[in-house]
Amino acid sequence: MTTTSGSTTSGREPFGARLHRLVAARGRLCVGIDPHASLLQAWGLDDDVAGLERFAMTAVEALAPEVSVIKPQSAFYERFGSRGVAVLERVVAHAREAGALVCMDVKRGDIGSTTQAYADAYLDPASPLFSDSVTASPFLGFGSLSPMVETARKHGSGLFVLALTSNPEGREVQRARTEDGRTVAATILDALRALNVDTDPLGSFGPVIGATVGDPGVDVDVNGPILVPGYGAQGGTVSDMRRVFGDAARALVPSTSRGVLEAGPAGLVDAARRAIDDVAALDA
Ligand SMILES: O=C(O)c1cc(=O)[nH]c(=O)n1[C@@H]1O[C@H](COP(=O)(O)O)[C@@H](O)[C@H]1O
Repeated sequence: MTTTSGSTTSGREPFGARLHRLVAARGRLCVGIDPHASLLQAWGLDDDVAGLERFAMTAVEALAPEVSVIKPQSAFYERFGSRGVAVLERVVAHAREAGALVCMDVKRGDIGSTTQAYADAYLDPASPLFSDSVTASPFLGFGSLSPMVETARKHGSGLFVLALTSNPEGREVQRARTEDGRTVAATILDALRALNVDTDPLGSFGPVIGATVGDPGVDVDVNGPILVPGYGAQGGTVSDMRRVFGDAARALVPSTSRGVLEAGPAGLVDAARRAIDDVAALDA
């Protein structure tokens, strides 16, 4: 159990508390390490495992000492099979050694018994892919994520649950009304708020809400961190985030992948520092 005093059954400090402290020291930026084939090409690398490894390790070595959260998107590694996943393991380990928190972007969710296996894969310290947090999909029902919630509570990890995603196609599902009249997104936010109740300074269970979603139409403050993709390459700006999130801006973790990676290997650190300064305006 996570308690207000900040302990978990494993003794590890809860994710929300660790994130809160790191954001105070490093700023609130998350950078995604997403080795797109087009980026490998732009960096002068081959679209093979050697290129992937060079790209991912260069990025994590440059960025993990700078930013609060590193978010590798698993699919870009999985497309190279087991050797790609081995690179992902090294990215995760290196990022954590350099003091960043890792959000493994896998958007997983399944029936409860399988969700437990996903929790074991990403949220249990015994796993080679152990990450500080993971992205989860609640569209098999929020309750189907319970094994992830319980495993995260046990090991001091966090969850970012899809609520209002940055892609336009998300609306048809996420803004649909449930039987009790709430939108699907509102039910997800309410469930997250309940998980973070009485947690101080910040809970470990947060939504994913894109910078590009416009008026969210619901209270987005769940007393937990809000992962905000869509900043940067998808067009989302700090002004958009102010409009979408209002007073909840203090909880944001804006995330960009291509917006930093497109700077190329020599420009990564400067690009990340510019983005850190840019999103610091959310605290003003
Ligand atoms: O969960 C995510 O990270 C995510 C949710 C969402 O709503 N939209 C979204 O773009 N993402 C991820 O965030 C990253 C965005 O990358 P860029 O558009 O290059 O900044 C990708 O890894 C996406 O898979």
